[in-house]
Amino acid sequence: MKILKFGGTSVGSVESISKLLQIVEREDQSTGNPVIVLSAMSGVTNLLSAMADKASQGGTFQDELKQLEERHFDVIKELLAVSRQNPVFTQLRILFNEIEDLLQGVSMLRELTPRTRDLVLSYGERCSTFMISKIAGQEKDNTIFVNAADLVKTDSSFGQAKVNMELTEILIRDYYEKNKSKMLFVTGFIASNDEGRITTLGRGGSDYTAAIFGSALNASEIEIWTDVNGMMTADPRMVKKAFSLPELSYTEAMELSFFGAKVIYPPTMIPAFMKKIPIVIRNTFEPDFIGSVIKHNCDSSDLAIKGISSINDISIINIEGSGMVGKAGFSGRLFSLLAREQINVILITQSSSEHSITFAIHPTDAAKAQRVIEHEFELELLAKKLEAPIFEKGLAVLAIVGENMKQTPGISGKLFHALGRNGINVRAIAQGSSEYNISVIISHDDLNKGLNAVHDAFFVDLNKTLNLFCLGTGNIGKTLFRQVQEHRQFLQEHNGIQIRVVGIGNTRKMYFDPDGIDLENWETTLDSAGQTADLSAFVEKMKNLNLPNCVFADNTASLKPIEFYHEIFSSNISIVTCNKIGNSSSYSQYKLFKDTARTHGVDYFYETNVGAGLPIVRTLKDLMVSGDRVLSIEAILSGTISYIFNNYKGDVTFHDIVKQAQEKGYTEPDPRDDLKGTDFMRKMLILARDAGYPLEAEDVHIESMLPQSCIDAQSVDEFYAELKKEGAFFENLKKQAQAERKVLRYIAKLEDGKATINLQMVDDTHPFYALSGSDNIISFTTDRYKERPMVVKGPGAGADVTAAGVFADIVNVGAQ
Ligand SMILES: NC(=O)C1=CN([C@@H]2O[C@H](COP(=O)(O)OP(=O)(O)OC[C@H]3O[C@@H](n4cnc5c(N)ncnc54)[C@H](O)[C@@H]3O)[C@@H](O)[C@H]2O)C=CC1
Ligand SMILES: N[C@@H](CC=O)C(=O)O
Repeated sequence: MKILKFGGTSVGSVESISKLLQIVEREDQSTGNPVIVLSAMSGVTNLLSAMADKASQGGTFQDELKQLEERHFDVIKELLAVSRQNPVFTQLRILFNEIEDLLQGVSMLRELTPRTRDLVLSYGERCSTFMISKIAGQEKDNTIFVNAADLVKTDSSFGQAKVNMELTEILIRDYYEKNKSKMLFVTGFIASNDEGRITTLGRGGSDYTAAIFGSALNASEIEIWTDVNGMMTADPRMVKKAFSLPELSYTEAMELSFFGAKVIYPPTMIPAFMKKIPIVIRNTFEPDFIGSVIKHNCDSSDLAIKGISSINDISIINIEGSGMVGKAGFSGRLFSLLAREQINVILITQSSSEHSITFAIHPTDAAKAQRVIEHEFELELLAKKLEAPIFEKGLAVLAIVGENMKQTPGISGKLFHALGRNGINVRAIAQGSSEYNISVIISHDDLNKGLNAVHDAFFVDLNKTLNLFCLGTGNIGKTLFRQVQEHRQFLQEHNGIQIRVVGIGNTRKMYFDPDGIDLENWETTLDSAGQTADLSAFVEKMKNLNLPNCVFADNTASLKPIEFYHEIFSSNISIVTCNKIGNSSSYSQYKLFKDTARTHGVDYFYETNVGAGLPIVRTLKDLMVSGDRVLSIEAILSGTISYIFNNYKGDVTFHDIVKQAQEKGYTEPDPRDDLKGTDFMRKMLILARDAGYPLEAEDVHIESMLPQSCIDAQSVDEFYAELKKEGAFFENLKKQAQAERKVLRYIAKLEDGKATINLQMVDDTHPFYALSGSDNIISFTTDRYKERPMVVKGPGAGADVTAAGVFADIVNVGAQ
């Protein structure tokens, strides 16, 4: 036999009661005659409590009472045959009249004792259960309404009465024996003391009633029907990827419930736990979903943790001082004091030096706690044996829970890595030696981010979400969006990474959506819904959203975003950039970026700064970290110039070939940056710095191949006009090379800490002779690659290869 308990939402409306009746019927057909325990209709207990409070202050409550009556009557009118309605209306009216009389009394006396409050609240369950038993009774003739107050016996601690299990179990068993053929509809939450006065079982009381009946009747299972799909890995309102756990142990369920998961109230599990009766959490609104089984042994799960729970508003108190060291009984005194004052302590942590104790309490208790502690330890405070207690508010507890954590190394490392990488400061830590739970105290503002980051870190079968903010929607930016969109599914399936573009900006507009911008329509969205661009507001928004696993991608060619890099790293956001300006300005700035990223545990990836998508920066990094030493670098690193010289043949003019390079997306926004050698210089500077040479821009000797008139042009259009005029200059260069059976190459060399870039004519014996398209080539001579240098060669410019390089850098952030 099973106990089926339905919570407030499951009895809260015509629709949910209809579902409840179907569930009961299905159970009756399959395993036979369940015992049904019901809560009050959703919101009714709170409303009754508020009405009682109002009455005790002389306020009116009649409107609310009327509402309450109508809510019940509406259900009856909908679900009960007309011929059966009158007796039920009559009985309910009697109950509502009793409530009214009671509240009148409270109002007259201006007094609301805990005993009276319990009596008032009891009507919620009595009305709902009576009504539903009658509705169910029209289909079957064996339903019976049971007022649990007649069977569940407690002490007189009104509001949270303590059950006399022995007597209660005898009474329940006796009653059940006498009514075995009946289907029992039992009021949850309410009980009575030995004088027969109504008491209540406190928060989660109806679950408790179900467990008490389950235990007394040795039920095969206790089903808790609610409005969620069982116990979830985290609060689904905060963690969208939270999922239901198929099974968990009593301990895990208790730990998860204690820290926030309101699905079941921990003490209610004790009777079930004692008799090893499984508790199944199921969803009335999705009755076919299997839900979560809470049971004794659940060894089958290989999840390292079962869930992450949280309490989102707590205060902590830190007490420290030499007076505590080696002083037996100090904590006893402190915590007995708090217990006496009814201050609930959520979590305690003490340093092994015994010099300090930190504990967490509800913020509403903070002022009282301060007062009583200062009073109790007045002498120690005066003698400076204790420092004045320090109170902090605006904090939250985040706890990971799971029995598999036990003796599994690396769990706390993973937790702290996920928090640290996202810049979440841990204020205090607590772990019991049982190893079922590791709790950390963090800022309340970081809770959402922390929950999502930790959830991503532990539930690796789910895709890790990277929240991407993209600046620049030109050639590279828009190609990146297309690639991300095209490869979204592949990335999820093969790399377990979900890239969510949450912010897009350019020089005109910016737009944010923390749920992810639809990349099919990003352009329309940005144009129609975007705000006017403002870079500092962009960065501020990025920080304020406080999302986990954030990446900022700079796909501009502008100096302005660089000014924010330091602030972005300091906000624990990784940066991926194809913009070379940041790394090629002063050496001190280059170093600052690297150091800041390292200090904050975030990534700074800029593979596309050199050779677009070619693996040059990463290759050099691997050489350096493995202890190699770069002796020299020889390279062609301008895709634009490479393309020009590889295609400047026949009748085509130099002007036209530059235009072609621009149309193909090889040039910088201003092609002079390529032709003057500035872009190439930036790349060499970055490589030299990565190779350990702290060069500045002026240390790179560049031989420009542009006539001065082109350099001096006021705009890109004017530059092209000048380039046309200078056609003969380039034609001569070409002819001279052809005459010598050579090709033109713009080559850089880094040697002995000096870098030069110049135009050369090379014959077919030179390794850089045979290039095509926008090829880049780089040859590293190092301690290990001395006889034959290491060479990387391939297309070194273009939107596709560059965006792919940016894409790979972003995915690499996700791989951490
Ligand atoms: N084209 C290529 O083959 C390669 C390009 N790169 C780099 O990629 C970057 C982007 O190049 P393209 O996409 O071709 O440039 P683009 O001119 O087509 O696009 C630049 C984008 O940045 C935006 N932008 C510029 N300044 C901004 C600011 N202050 N705030 C917000 N947005 C701003 C513009 O509105 C535009 O959307 C450049 O730094 C370039 O050096 C790197 C490797 C290869
Ligand atoms: N304009 C650049 C593009 C890559 O950085 C080039 O031509 O190499």
